[in-house]
Amino acid sequence: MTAPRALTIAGSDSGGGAGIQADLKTFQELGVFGMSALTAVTAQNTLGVTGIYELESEAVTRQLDAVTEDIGIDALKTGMIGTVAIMETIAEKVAQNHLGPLVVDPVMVAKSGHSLLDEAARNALVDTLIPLATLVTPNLPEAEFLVGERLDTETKQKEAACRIREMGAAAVVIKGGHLDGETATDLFYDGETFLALSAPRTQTPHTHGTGCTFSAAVTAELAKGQPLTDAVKTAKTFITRAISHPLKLGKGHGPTNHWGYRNHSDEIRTWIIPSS
Ligand SMILES: Nc1ncnc2c1ncn2[C@@H]1O[C@H](COP(=O)(O)OP(=O)(O)O)[C@@H](O)[C@H]1O
Ligand SMILES: Cc1ncc(COP(=O)(O)O)c(N)n1
Repeated sequence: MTAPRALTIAGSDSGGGAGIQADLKTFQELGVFGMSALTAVTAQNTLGVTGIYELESEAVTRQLDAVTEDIGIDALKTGMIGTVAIMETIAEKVAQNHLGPLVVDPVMVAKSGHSLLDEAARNALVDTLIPLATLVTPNLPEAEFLVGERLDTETKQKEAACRIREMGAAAVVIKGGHLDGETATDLFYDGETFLALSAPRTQTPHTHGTGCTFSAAVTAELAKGQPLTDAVKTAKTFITRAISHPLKLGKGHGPTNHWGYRNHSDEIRTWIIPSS
């Protein structure tokens, strides 16, 4: 028996809701063998981040070499990458070993408001990882940072999706979790089709790790060989069910429920948005 293999390159969240922990739980739920390369250790819970300990880039190199040389990778994702040195190391290894498909989640700030990478690393994303990405998955504030302007209309979001593709990513999803309203709608663009992915918005504080879980679910589906649009739709269904049936753990922004996908049947809606 064999299994699709997925790798997450991200930070550890001691609280188990985001980062490497969220990614590995998602891989497991979607039937994919999960591997990890740690970039940083965070002391974190549902209330906030109390410590960040970056690894040496050499430690990341060794983890990537260990996994690549022996087990092999069918798809991979990046999450929190706190320093330019680690970002450059990952970009070099991905390019050198032709690793992919690659999902880049440009993690910048935790739900609790704590910054997870320095200013130089935020800027380096555009030169290092985004050009290698099969899919880049910014939330709205991250997309605004990448294009340098407010994205308060659908037209501006569509223009931003085009500009992020021009940075070298094959496709982009701008996630709408940070907006208000009845629905949580994400905008996908692959250079040909604008697709809206929409689900009822759950009124809950328990959204810690939603972005990590979404990008991990896309990665798992890509590892199985699913086409990108199918992978994104499954990921949206996965995160919708994980949010709408929360575990209610901790006193702050609690984690999502990774068992939600198999135990519930919430469906999402998708439609193609005209290009002009
Ligand atoms: N309250 C919510 N109800 C339903 N879906 C949500 C909610 N909050 C976020 N989502 C969805 O979760 C996914 C992650 O989005 P988001 O929270 O914006 O990412 P991030 O964790 O990177 O900030 C997206 O598909 C988004 O639409
Ligand atoms: C190690 C790590 N990686 C990523 C996130 C972002 O997740 P969120 O924005 O939901 O707090 C986080 N809080 N911690």
